[in-house]
Amino acid sequence: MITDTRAEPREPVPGARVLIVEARYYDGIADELLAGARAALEAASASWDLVTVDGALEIPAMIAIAVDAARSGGRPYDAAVALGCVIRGETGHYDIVAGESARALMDLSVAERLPLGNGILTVENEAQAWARARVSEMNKGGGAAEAALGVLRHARRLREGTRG
Ligand SMILES: Nc1c(NC[C@H](O)[C@H](O)[C@H](O)CO)[nH]c(=O)[nH]c1=O
Ligand SMILES: CC(=O)[C@@H](O)COP(=O)(O)O
Repeated sequence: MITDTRAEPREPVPGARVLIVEARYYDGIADELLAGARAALEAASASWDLVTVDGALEIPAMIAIAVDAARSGGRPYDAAVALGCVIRGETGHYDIVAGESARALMDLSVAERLPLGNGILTVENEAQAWARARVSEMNKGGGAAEAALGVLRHARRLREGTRG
């Protein structure tokens, strides 16, 4: 059996509740990433909540805390999207921020069985960031949202015991 979640039609994901956690370290980049993610989620009829944190390193814990609180409150999130931008500076801090945020998101997604799109840019300079953030160009924000929705669509089918 072969399933490609990308190949599934971009059908709506009715009733999906998605958590967006963004790091506004670079405001302009964050605006573009968020615009892309919102457009993708709204095109799929998914509702979303937004939490803003200082930097990429805060995103994984914020997702974990918010997902747990929503589950305890009886309104669980179906998926999450992480948005941010990490630009290399003069020191090795880039490797920590980029690597640790990515690793924590991967661990969280697997441990929680949570469809999670990673839209944290890790780039060498602002020009690379803008090229990847702009909705009109690579639109990594929208891509991260669509990746999470693709996994969610398939997860729903598996849970419902049906193969789409
Ligand atoms: N340099 C960047 C950071 N650094 C801040 C960290 O993410 C974190 O907020 C701080 O270490 C306090 O825990 N964050 C980014 O998102 N992007 C960067 O380029
Ligand atoms: C990714 C970072 O932490 C980086 O922007 C910090 O810059 P620097 O390495 O020059 O302190």
